[in-house]
Amino acid sequence: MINIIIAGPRGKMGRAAVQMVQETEHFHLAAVLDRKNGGKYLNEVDGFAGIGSDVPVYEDHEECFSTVEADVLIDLTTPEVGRIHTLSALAHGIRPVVGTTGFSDEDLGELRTMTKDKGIGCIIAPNFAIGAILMMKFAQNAAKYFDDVEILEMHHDQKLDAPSGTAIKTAQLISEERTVKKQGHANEKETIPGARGADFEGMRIHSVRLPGLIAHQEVIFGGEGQTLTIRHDSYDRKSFMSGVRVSVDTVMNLDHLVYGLENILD
Ligand SMILES: NC(=O)c1ccc[n+]([C@@H]2O[C@H](COP(=O)([O-])OP(=O)(O)OC[C@H]3O[C@@H](n4cnc5c(N)ncnc54)[C@H](O)[C@@H]3O)[C@@H](O)[C@H]2O)c1
Ligand SMILES: O=C(O)C1=N[C@H](C(=O)O)CCC1
Repeated sequence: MINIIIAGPRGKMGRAAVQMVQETEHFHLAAVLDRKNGGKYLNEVDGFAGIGSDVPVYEDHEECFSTVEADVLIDLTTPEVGRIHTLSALAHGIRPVVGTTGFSDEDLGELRTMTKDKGIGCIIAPNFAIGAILMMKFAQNAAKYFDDVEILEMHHDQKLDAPSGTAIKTAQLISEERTVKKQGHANEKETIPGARGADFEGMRIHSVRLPGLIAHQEVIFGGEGQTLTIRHDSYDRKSFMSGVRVSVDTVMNLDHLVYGLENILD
């Protein structure tokens, strides 16, 4: 049995994760970490009637991590909060599985160092959907044959970070195969700032935010007389849950930080 704390249980991902943990035979939801409702049980929180009558709600992460006997923290919050939760969980010997996006390179470096010092596992996954992992891997492979590429990521309009964690991870994987190149016309000029999107080593990342969307990305390669588009769509947050489940199982046997599910899937 793996004892789990979920941070951000009332969020869109947190609710799906609570359901996944409750439905997984060898997972036990030991507690949740919320911004409010401390001192209650989960079944007393709006939207959770009938589930989690034995699951305490904490507001303070230090109190939660020092009181609850937990193996794994699943964090689905915000970049600032997720970073603090992850550091604190590691300090308490609890293995983090982090879906929260928006961490800087410095944040990742700090977490990598902390994980190494503690000698326990930590997984940070910008995207838990298997289709998204394949999209990134296919894009990395295609980058061997195309020098020019732009990334178009499209998300719901409640998203805090841009570009998405997935788009950044995709660009990082592509950059392992692609030499740095400034794309477009040498003299191109933005008449409205931002028109050409974010610049990652010369490849452009465009972020769309619209109600109705969940999580979508196109990686568009261009060559002489042709384009290649690799696209993934998440239409339901259930798409992420098998990746969260695999991550919880895997993190139990790790002693270092893994950034990206492509590193743990065969
Ligand atoms: N890795 C993936 O596959 C994946 C998939 C979807 C979303 N995400 C990321 O997961 C995160 C959450 O996404 P969401 O759509 O569920 O957002 P959301 O806004 O619906 O939920 C975030 C939750 O965090 C809670 N929260 C904020 N501060 C807190 C604190 N101090 N303590 C406890 N809880 C706190 C909020 O109350 C909210 O319920 C985002 O960073 C998003 O980018 C990752
Ligand atoms: O809903 C979100 O927010 C998502 N964020 C991830 C990202 O930033 O890449 C991916 C899945 C959905």
